[in-house]
Amino acid sequence: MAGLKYLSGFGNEFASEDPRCPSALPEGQNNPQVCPYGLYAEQLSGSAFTCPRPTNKRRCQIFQFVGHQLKYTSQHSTAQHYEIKSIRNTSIHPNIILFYYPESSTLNIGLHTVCGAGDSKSRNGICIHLYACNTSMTDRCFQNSDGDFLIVPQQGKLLVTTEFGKMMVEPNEICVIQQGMRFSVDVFGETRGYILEVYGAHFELPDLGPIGANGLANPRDFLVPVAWYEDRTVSAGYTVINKYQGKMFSCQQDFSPFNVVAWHGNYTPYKYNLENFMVINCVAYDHADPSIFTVLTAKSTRPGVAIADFVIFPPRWGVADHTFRPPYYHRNCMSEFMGLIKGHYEAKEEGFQPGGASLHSIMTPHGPDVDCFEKNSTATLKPERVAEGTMAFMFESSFSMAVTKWGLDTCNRVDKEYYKCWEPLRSHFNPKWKPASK
Ligand SMILES: O=C(O)Cc1cc(O)ccc1O
Repeated sequence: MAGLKYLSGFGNEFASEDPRCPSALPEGQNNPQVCPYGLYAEQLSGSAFTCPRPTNKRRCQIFQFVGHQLKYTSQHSTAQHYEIKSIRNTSIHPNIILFYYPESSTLNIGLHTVCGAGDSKSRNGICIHLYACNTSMTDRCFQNSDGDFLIVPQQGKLLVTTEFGKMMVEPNEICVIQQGMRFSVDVFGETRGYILEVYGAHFELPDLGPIGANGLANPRDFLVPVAWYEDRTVSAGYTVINKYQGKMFSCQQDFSPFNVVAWHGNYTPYKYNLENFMVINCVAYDHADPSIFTVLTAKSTRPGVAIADFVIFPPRWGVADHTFRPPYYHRNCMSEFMGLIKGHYEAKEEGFQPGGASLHSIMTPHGPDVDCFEKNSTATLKPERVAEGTMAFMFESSFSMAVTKWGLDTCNRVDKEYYKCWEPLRSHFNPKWKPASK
């Protein structure tokens, strides 16, 4: 079309403003507390935060309003019903969902798969499960042949007996039981939590790059059980449950499998107390990407792209000057599954309860609710404690996840109105805005 202007170049760092709004790009900053012309800032992440620079395509755009077109309905009746091989009855849905745990009182051991992608057969993928139980596993153990379990207790402690020894894991701690390790769990009342399962990779500490040798989750804070055995005959039968290609199998033996007297090697279960996380964050201006809070990562074969990251939002100081400090508005090339162990998540003080979860699917816009936006756009910026008494976390995955029938319907805990928390966001666009004279 004649008269249209262009920026030329391939893959450059470009910047552009509509000539009707000069200086619409905030000077030297991505997340100002208030954007020029009353605009909203949204980050569109086109690559994983942690990709090496040559493949890291991040773009920060300024919008007149946040495009939360959230109530997607399927447009094609012929749309294929996607099925993850290891999870039956899944459906595709780009909507954000927010849901709460099932009541656990009547469940013995309840492991419910919520979402996932990929499959255990080709050794590439993830699954996210919720558990709710009130009864210990007596004369029964579990072995996951498919992948590693990262377990995040939210209520009630778990006494995890493994072939390597015992671990007590309380809320605000996590444990990892790696592929093939037999374990049994004792609980002490109502107990629930989240599980991230990864196929084909084990969890690692993230690379520290310029952070240096220390920081984030320090290796010495990971605790591995010590050898412990029981010499116990179980004539009534001890059941070993084996999850293999997403299905449960069981076999009987007449002795406890926890008969390992000594072991050595570097393939073990372990636990970690989230309180030990050495938090690094912005001390000048802007909002650092949440990858700065990565505790563990299961790497894919693409550099910097995780099958899944385990990220936490721990108590810390917020000190950034002239900055909109809460999480920015975001469309991400990764899936974001969030959970809350305790407290209140800063971007959503209401509605997101401990034990709840949200799934922000790939490229579905999300961000602070209207209260959070208004409050933090006008707040006097002093150093302040953020997330005191709170521990939210995120399973961030490069996989585009499908939600199970249980997650979408059966659990009956989905908040179908969740998208409405952004409805009151109003345009504050003021075309007459002028930069403050210096
Ligand atoms: O709150 C969220 O959904 C997660 C999140 C946190 C953050 O600090 C920046 C972006 C983002 O999506």
